[in-house]
Amino acid sequence: MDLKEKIRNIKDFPEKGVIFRDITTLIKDPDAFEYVTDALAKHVEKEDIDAIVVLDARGFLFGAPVAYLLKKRIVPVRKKGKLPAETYQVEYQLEYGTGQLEMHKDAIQKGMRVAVFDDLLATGGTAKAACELVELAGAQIVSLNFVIELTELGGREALSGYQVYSLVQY
Ligand SMILES: O=P(O)(O)OC[C@H]1O[C@H](OP(=O)(O)OP(=O)(O)O)[C@H](O)[C@@H]1O
Ligand SMILES: Nc1ncnc2[nH]cnc12
Repeated sequence: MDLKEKIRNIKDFPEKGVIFRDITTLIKDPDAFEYVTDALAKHVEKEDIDAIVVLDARGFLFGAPVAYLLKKRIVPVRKKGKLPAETYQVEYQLEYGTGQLEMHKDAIQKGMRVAVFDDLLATGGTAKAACELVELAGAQIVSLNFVIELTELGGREALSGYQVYSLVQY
């Protein structure tokens, strides 16, 4: 399937100079959503993972159905102030802005093998912060999985040492 046909491109959103890769047009097409979910699940099913970490907010859309298909523990990494129990916290940078990500301290245990899911890899700041959170819990990152990779923004290089997988590249 040509996923680029399903992803909408919006110029100058949320600020001038950014081409926003909009996955809402992909997920409203059930065949495209099934294709993407199955392709991501196929990639991680052979990895012997214990948990699937999903990144706030668009990562939830893709990681959750994979966790369901593979019957794995699902762990949300959320933006600051959203998780109610004790959390690990990490500062991070975005293509447009900065922030803080959190994960519940009891979400994953030492020694677990983790696959991370998000919709899109840009600079890698978000994924790197998620890796730090998982590692603070003493768990191991097995793979980082994305629907979209913006290759010119250097995310893959920023995440060197980790296995990075994406379905479509711009
Ligand atoms: O590789 P990076 O430069 O870190 O950028 C990628 C991140 O940016 C977007 O999330 P955003 O923070 O816009 O949040 P959203 O999913 O809540 O829309 C996207 O969903 C990734 O999580
Ligand atoms: N260009 C982009 N399109 C959609 N989401 C993004 N997150 C960071 N950069 C993005």
